[in-house]
Amino acid sequence: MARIRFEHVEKKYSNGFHAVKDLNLDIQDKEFIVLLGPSGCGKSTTLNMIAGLEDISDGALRFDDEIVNFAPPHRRDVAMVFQSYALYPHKSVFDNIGFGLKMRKVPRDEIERRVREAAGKLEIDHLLDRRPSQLSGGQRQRVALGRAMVREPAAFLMDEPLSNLDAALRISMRAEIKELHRAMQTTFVYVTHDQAEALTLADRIVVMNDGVVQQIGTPDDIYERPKNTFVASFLGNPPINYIDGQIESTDGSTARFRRGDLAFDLPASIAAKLGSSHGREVRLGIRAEDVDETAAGAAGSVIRGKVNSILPVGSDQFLGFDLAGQELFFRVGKDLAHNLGDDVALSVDLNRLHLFDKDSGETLLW
Ligand SMILES: Nc1ncnc2c1ncn2[C@@H]1O[C@H](COP(=O)(O)OP(=O)(O)OP(=O)(O)O)[C@@H](O)[C@H]1O
Repeated sequence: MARIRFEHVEKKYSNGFHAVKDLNLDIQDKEFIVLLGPSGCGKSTTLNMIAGLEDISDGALRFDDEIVNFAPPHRRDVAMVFQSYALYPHKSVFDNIGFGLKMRKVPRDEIERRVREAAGKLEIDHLLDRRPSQLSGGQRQRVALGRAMVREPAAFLMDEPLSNLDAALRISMRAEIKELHRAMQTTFVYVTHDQAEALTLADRIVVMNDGVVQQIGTPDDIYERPKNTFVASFLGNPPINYIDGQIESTDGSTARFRRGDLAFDLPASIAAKLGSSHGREVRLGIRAEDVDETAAGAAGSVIRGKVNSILPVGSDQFLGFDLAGQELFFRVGKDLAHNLGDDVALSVDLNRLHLFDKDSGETLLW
C-alpha cells in the first residue's frame, strides 16, 4: 500500500536550476496519477524524487506517514519503468524479468513462479528464452513492465514508457497499462507529455509548467474546467481558440462579450459568475470541436469567416478559419464540403465557452 505525499517540495539542481517549486500533491493508495506537461517542466524530476534517484532540496516526501526524503532507492518499495526499457542485452527475457528477484536472493522456484505469472499476464510467455535484440519494441516494453511487476511493489513509476512505440502500438499498450493497473491494485505514477495518454489513463492528472503545478484534477476537470490558459491550451487537438475582447453590459444576470463587430450574449450561467465586470478585458476560449456548421445557432452565437485551410484527419477535418484577420482552427465533420476562400458561418456552443482574465490567464468561471 502506498499513499505518496509531497509537502512543499522544492528541487534545485546543483547548478542552481530550480526545477520543481512548492509541490503539494497527495497521491492516494491505488490511484493512477499522470504528470503531464511540456518538455522540461519537471515531470521526470518529480518522479525521480519518488524513486529516490534525485534528492529533495526542501519540503517533505512521505510514503504513507513516513518521511522518505533520505531513504535510498532500494529501501523504497517502488519499481520504475523507463522510456529506454533499460534491459540487459545479454540476458534472456526470463533473466531480465527475474534479475531483481535474484539479486534479492528470492528462492529459485519463487522466481520461476513470479516470472511465469507476469509473462502470462503480459502475453510474452512464449518469448522467455529470447534476448531483447530478438524482440519488437512493444515486446521489449512488456519485458520492462514484467520486471517491475514481479517485484510486487507498492508503487509503479513510469517515465514515458510508450514514447518509443509506433502510434497503433501505443494505443494498444495504453489499454494494457490501464488493465495492469486494475489487476495490480497498486499506485501508479506515470509521466508523459502526451495529452491523449494522460486523458485515457489517469484517475487524476497533474499539469505542470516551469516546475509549478498548474492544476490537479480528473481528466474531465482538466479538459472541461481548465483553471488557466496554459492548461486550456495544453489539452485539445487542435488547441483551443482564443478571442480577446471586453465584457460589456453586465448586470449579474446578462453579459455580452465584444470584440469589434463580433459580439456574443453570454449564457446566464457565465453572466452570473462575472458579477460587475463591465469593461473587463477578457480572453474568450472556444474549443476546436465546440462549433457546428449551421447559421441557425442561438441568437448571437454565430461567427462568420473565410476558410483558410482544410486538413482532413480521417473521420474529421481541421478547418482553418479567418475571423477578421485572426486565424482560428476548428474540428468539423469530414462530410462538410468547402473550398479554400469560402465564406462560412459557424455556430458556437455558448454553453461550452471558456473565459479567462486577459492579463493573468486565470479562469473567470470556476
Ligand atoms: N542534473 C540536472 N542539473 C541541472 N538541471 C537539470 C538536471 N536535470 C534536469 N534539469 C533541468 O530541470 C528541468 C526539468 O527537467 P525534467 O527532466 O524533470 O523535465 P521533464 O518535464 O521530465 O522533461 P522531458 O519531458 O523533456 O523529460 C529541465 O529544465 C532540465 O533541463
